Amino acid sequence: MESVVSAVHISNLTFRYPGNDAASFTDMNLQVNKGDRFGLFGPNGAGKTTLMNIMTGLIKADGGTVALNGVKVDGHKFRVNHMFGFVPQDFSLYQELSPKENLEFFGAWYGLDRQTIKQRTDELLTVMDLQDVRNKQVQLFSGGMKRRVNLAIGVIHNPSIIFLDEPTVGVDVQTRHAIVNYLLELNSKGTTLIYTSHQLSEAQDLCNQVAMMDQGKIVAHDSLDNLLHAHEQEDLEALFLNLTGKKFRDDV
Ligand SMILES: Nc1ncnc2c1ncn2[C@@H]1O[C@H](COP(=O)(O)OP(=O)(O)OP(=O)(O)O)[C@@H](O)[C@H]1O
Repeated sequence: MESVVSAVHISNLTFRYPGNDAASFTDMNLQVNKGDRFGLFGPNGAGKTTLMNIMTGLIKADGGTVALNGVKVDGHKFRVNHMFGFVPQDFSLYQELSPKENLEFFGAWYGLDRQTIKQRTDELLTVMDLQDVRNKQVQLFSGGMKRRVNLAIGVIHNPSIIFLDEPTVGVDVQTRHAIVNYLLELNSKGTTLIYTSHQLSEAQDLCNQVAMMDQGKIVAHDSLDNLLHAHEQEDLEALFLNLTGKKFRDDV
């Protein structure tokens, strides 16, 4: 029988920041199927960004393996990079360039040919409603406009997996709707979404698979429906509190 390759397959992952045990990972295992809308949730400091950074090869794990579409992240960075898009929490764009110039730059960085860069830039400027400001410097933009440029850059090369670390933080309702609807549209065409956020009502609209993380451990992972049912909770926010408690995570 043919085995099904996962979009993300993490085996026995071990990681610790030197001098900081707060979110160390020990023998972590996680699988995300192709086509899933996967959400990773947990209190501040749980390790969500760290795990995203390990999955995308930005941070090297101490042990274990991470594979994207069956290709190990370690040692295959170039090949893997083209397979996934990353929309980081901190803007990953050139503020002094325009959205058009940013998209052209990152398109070239991904090795797209000139015709494809032109076509994708035009498409994404339209989808993100940035055509009118295509030639203005990004540093003049509102937070919501910068988020849309950040997202467009992350998907310029049509990746099959997109990592999104709080992609809507600080945006207005209009931008949130536009971003969520665009992500749902990409997913309906087969793109796997790996997403994290503290916006749990938005997450509930977006995600079908949920992993709850606390202090470096995945404390639950299943479909959203199964988790709500199993823990007898009404929504993702109630489930979050049920699984992670109400205590602040203020240890430094
Ligand atoms: N470069 C670093 N060096 C040492 N410790 C770090 C580093 N980056 C993060 N940490 C620590 O690792 C833990 C996990 O941080 P991380 O940013 O992954 O959590 P998070 O779940 O994404 O939190 P948030 O919801 O606040 O974004 C925290 O205790 C944080 O202080």
